[in-house]
Amino acid sequence: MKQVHVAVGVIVSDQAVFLTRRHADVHQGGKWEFPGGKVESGESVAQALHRELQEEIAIDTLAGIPLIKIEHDYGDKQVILDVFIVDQYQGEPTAQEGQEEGWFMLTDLRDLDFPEANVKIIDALEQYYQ
Ligand SMILES: Nc1nc2c([nH]c(=O)n2[C@@H]2O[C@H](COP(=O)(O)OP(=O)(O)OP(=O)(O)O)[C@@H](O)[C@H]2O)c(=O)[nH]1
Ligand SMILES: [Mg+2]
Repeated sequence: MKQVHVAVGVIVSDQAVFLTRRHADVHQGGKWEFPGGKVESGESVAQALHRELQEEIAIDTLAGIPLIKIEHDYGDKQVILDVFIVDQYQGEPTAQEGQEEGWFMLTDLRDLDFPEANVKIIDALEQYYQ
């Protein structure tokens, strides 16, 4: 079974979170996601977070606050999501790969269609900001 280590950024500004929607033809396609991607070999998680957020949404991450680490088995794929809150960054988040994008209030995240593993991210966010 393939297991992938993923760096995930929760981009927060004024109680709102920036999300992108996964392209229809990829794993967990069509669902909303926190931007991020696979940690490459020889790279730290922090480096992966910085690189992925540059590539996917064109921001420069100034700091990442560790929020939660989640192991999840989708059946066809096992993921380890290393999730960071990113509330200090330069630039304006903009989807670079043609994905749908948007800002959502923290309190509205529960209603969105996310990959299953993300339920725990949303729980952790509620705790962090309560
Ligand atoms: N980025 C991201 N990935 C997530 C989230 N939740 C979740 O289960 N995943 C899973 O974690 C994996 C992340 O891979 P990815 O597709 O973003 O990786 P990547 O950017 O390096 O993609 P690439 O292989 O096209 O370069 C996918 O299997 C995806 O389904 C999330 O909120 N954000
Ligand atoms: Mg990605």
